[in-house]
Amino acid sequence: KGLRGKGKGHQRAPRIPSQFSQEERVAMKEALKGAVQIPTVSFSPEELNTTALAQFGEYIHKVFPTVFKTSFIQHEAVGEYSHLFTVQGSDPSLQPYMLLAHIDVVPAPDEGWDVPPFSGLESDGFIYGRGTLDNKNSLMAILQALELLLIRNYIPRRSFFIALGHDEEVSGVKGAQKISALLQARGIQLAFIVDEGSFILDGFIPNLQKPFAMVSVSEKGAIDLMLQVNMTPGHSSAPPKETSIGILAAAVSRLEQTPMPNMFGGGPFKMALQQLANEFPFPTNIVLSNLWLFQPLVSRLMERNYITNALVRTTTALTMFNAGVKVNVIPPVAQATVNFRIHPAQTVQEVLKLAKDIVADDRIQFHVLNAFDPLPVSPSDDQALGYQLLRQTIQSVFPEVNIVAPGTCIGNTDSRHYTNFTTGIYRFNPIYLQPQSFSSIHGINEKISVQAYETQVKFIFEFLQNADADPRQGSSMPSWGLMAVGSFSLLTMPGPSCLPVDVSCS
Ligand SMILES: CCCCCCCC/C=C\CCCCCCCC(=O)N[C@@H](CCCCN)C(=O)O
Ligand SMILES: [Zn+2]
Ligand SMILES: [Zn+2]
Repeated sequence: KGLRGKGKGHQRAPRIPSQFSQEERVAMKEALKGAVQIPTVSFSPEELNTTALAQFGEYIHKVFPTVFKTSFIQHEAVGEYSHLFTVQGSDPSLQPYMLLAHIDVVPAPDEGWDVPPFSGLESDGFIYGRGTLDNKNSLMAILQALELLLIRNYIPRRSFFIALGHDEEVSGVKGAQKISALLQARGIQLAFIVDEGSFILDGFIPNLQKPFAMVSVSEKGAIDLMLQVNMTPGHSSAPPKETSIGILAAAVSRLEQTPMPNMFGGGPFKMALQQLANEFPFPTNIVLSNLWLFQPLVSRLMERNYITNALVRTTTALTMFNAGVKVNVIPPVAQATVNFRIHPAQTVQEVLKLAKDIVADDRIQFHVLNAFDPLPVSPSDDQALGYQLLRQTIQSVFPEVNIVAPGTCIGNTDSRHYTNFTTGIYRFNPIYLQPQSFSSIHGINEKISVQAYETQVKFIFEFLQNADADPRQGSSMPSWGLMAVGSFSLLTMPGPSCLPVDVSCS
């Protein structure tokens, strides 16, 4: 391992077929089960299961030994429990890219689950457990695909990074943000980033019979807004006309009952619907092909379903309410937290102003706990390398999927910590998702079929090789060679003395 074949950087390596032996297929599903069994739960930014996170680090060493011992792969633990892999490609003229996934999961109490959420049990062809869709599937599939390629003597041409955060579910401050700072210090620039965040969507839009792949090219912003009312406490036998609880409850109810404006047309979703138009039966196909005329109608229709509603506006979710100290005490203080998810066409400041105008009560104090604007829209045109590589790989691995369309991620991902490195950030999981499985993410009975997981490994196995395709050597891909002007050797970057040349750092 590790012979870099000096001077052979521009030779085209034969394509490695994505065929796995029975033994490999069993090993890959068992590896995922083992990952699910480690309860890497993030409860809050301060409360992570560090024992499980440490165990997870040891686990990936054990199940992916080739990744860790390959000379041209550098492994670094960052922020103690996150992991950064630097895979040095043989062609320094190609700009590197980065794959993201996260180790942590949201809590999963046993109640409501058919099997214990950290059992990783297989039943009826599905592996059950917290993290099987969000996001241990991606993490394990990335490392698994790389492991299988390395075993087949794969030497990548284009360098890439794999960044595995350990606190994505609670902020990414200790994981992704630290990896980002490290890459920044090394002067890294990336061709594109691929993270979790969207799927091959099946059954989300009424009348659309066929699934389509949505690659999210943007991500909603967010505000955690705490509203507070202070009142003089007193005896409940002689209450004032209004209490802090009553004032606050009325305020948050106004927020809930007054949706933010419908912004359909101001984000990537409109483009997706236009691309999908011909997949709908008459007359929807005509309506969607003529949004210049029917936009008001379509935007109203989208509001009817809570998932498509989230794509057309900033959403308002009342998530916490705290007040009262005793049954017979007028409460001195009441607090409520509202979680806004900001549409790509709005900003934090605009949403805050709207919220204050809706509440319209000077007795309410507003405290912004956390806020960030929506992420910029990444390119999805013919020249967008990351998008086109995803599209090409989707078409080869899922030939039955006719449409690949750009969309908006309604949740937040670690990718927002990496906006300095590239304009091309894409969120996509190569998995079919139905509304029911969408509800299982952060919900109950999260599961992935063994076949879907194998396909995810296959997808990344193909994707890694597609990223190496050389457009200057007769590929049908667009002129991405233009992006490769200059040299992108990671070997010359400042950093630990053990950067990947001949020995592994791990
Ligand atoms: C056009 C058809 C309808 C589209 C339907 C969209 C279907 C939704 C598909 C995927 C959404 C899944 C989102 C997965 C990523 C979310 C990850 C996550 O939970 N992130 C947390 C981060 C919290 C950070 C601390 N504040 C979150 O967003 O809450
Ligand atoms: Zn996730
Ligand atoms: Zn999540």
